Amino acid sequence: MVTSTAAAHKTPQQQTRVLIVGNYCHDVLMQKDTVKAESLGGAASFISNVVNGMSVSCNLVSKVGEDFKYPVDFTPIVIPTSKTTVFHAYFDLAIHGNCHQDRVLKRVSACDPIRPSDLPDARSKFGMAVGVGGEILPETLERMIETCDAVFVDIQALIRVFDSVDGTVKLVKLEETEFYSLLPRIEVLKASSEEAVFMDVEEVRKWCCVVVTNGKEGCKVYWKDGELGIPPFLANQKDPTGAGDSFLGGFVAGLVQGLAVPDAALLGNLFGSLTVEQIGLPKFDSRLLQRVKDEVQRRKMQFLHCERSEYELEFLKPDGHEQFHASLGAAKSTPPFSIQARPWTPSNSPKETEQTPIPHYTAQAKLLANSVYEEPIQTVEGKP
Ligand SMILES: Nc1ncnc2c1ncn2[C@@H]1O[C@H](COP(=O)(O)OP(=O)(O)O)[C@@H](O)[C@H]1O
Ligand SMILES: O=P([O-])([O-])O[C@@H]1[C@@H](O)[C@H](O)[C@@H](O)[C@H](O)[C@@H]1O
Repeated sequence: MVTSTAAAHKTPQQQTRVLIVGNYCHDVLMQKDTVKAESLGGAASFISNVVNGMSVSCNLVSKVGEDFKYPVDFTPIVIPTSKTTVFHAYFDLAIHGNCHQDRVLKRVSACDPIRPSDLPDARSKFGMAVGVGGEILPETLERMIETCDAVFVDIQALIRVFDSVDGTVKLVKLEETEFYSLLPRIEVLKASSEEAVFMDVEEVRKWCCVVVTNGKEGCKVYWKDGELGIPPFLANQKDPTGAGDSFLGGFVAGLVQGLAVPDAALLGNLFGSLTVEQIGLPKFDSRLLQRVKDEVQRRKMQFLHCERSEYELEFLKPDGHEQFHASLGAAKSTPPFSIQARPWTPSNSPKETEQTPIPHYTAQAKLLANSVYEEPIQTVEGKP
């Protein structure tokens, strides 16, 4: 756990605020063996997109091959002898209620692992171990623990294994991995509800905070002495890819700026909900981001009087949490940011809408269809 002494080596000004570690990848979204969209992927890309969007300084360590084809904010390490990690996501499986098995992932190529020597020597305040294709090694996580004041881990970096024939992603029990003994030294472990069944939450929460995300239901935070459900935001889901990553980006961006855990988790839910509304890596409207930043500032001002160490997580729900949820929800749904709230009028009839680019779409995703799901786009989904 982070204590004020753990941060003793450098002043906050000398530290990188957030160090993101995980490979960029190429994502190919498939349906019925047809390519529906291609996009920049990898948890690192979704997380840096959110953290940058929230104007939090960060650094990123990632490896790619010479075939890497997207422009990115942080130059990756190019490995001439290796190919960029590629995932094919198959959306042929139906969504089964809360089971949340909405895709089958195949890793069709894998770039080199990230080794301790690839990490910067300088200390960071928050380290994020967010591999997708098995690139985080136990010794890499250990090095992050040594050089970061607090380490946040996505369980997908720890429990994924890959079929030796076709690369299908399978999950193994956390306790069977070499990472298990490191859990008491990390701050937060994030898992989706699908992944959470591969750990004993009751055991792990004794060592670190556990956050379980649950799609349109929002998320739940577990710590040693308590647990709390955090409500979601309405979303018109088109592609679930990256929701968990963006959640983690928003959560950490909130914590870095001094929010209590429940409020930071709301920020995570907000960015998760914004991400599912777009295909591939989302592009956030700058006016929406400004409103969200303003709400975060306002929230911080309410707690200026609280005596709290910069390095302690505050788990209890602060007064005004529901109001903060409402304010973020209002920021999200205020036109022109919302694409779900647009009423049908003759001027945006389906035919014309098809020809009108929706402003959120990213230049880094090549779209071959309107939605990953071949369902009509619904106006209200994910109602809490
Ligand atoms: N359909 C949705 N409606 C609203 N919010 C969503 C939706 N899907 C995901 N989210 C938000 O994104 C977060 C992460 O999504 P989830 O699907 O649980 O993760 P993963 O992408 O890892 O499977 C959720 O906790 C929620 O806040
Ligand atoms: O959807 P999500 O679980 O948050 O995260 C996704 C990973 O599971 C996937 O391996 C990767 O290819 C995507 O780009 C994205 O990072």
